[in-house]
Amino acid sequence: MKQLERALTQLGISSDSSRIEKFRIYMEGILSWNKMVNLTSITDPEEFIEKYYMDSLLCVSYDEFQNSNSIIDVGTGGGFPGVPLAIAAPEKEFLLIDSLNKRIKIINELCEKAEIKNVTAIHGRAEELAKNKKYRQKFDLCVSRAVANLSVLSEYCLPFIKKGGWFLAYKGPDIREELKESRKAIQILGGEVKKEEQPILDGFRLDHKIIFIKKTGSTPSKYPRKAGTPSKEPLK
Ligand SMILES: C[S@@+](CC[C@H](N)C(=O)[O-])C[C@H]1O[C@@H](n2cnc3c(N)ncnc32)[C@H](O)[C@@H]1O
Repeated sequence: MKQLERALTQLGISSDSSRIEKFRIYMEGILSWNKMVNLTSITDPEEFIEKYYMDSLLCVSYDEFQNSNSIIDVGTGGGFPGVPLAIAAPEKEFLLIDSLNKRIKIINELCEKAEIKNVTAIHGRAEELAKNKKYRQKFDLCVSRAVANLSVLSEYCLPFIKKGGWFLAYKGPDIREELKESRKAIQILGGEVKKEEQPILDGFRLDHKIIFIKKTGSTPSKYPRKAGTPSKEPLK
């Protein structure tokens, strides 16, 4: 956990013992569940901290994150990037969604065990939850990592975000082609790509870029299309 403490310091997050304990309990829980349910191919704690915790935390020092109170993580899997972000920012509220209920149950169980009180995890497909008034255009910020290509992902994520809010997409290092192919979709859905950042943390090999997309307009009510359609027929 020393490695985690050093990285938190670099990110300007205090590494008090109760915060470190939450990170530890959650990681041990995921690694233990992983023996029964496939959540990650990583079994080494050091590698886990780098690939799951540090990578998830890459956006914490940006104003777009700092200035947001309500945050949704779409396709959270085992809780990434949502859970590490929630441990880092206990004053913000996080909703984590995933289409696999087993993963949601594990997140809720582990958040209770680690006393992570600002996370609610719910089961559902983004295409369906984004039609629900309770969630549609209600969030200051949406984050998503390793879920779909940017065009499909924008249809999943942009409908959840309030006008003036942000979508931070965690993407691999070479995003040029994907960005080009998704420009039209992002525009149709009420978004605008503002910048790409590749945050660096000393001592870690992190290769994710973050694409910052601002929600500048409203998402037309016909989006997202019905479950399965965005991935079968991505907007072009
Ligand atoms: C490769 S995993 C990535 C999980 C996590 N974000 C991470 O970075 O470790 C993709 C996750 O997205 C979820 N997912 C895929 N399509 C979805 C959809 N339309 N709505 C909600 N969740 C979805 C899957 O169930 C899976 O858990």
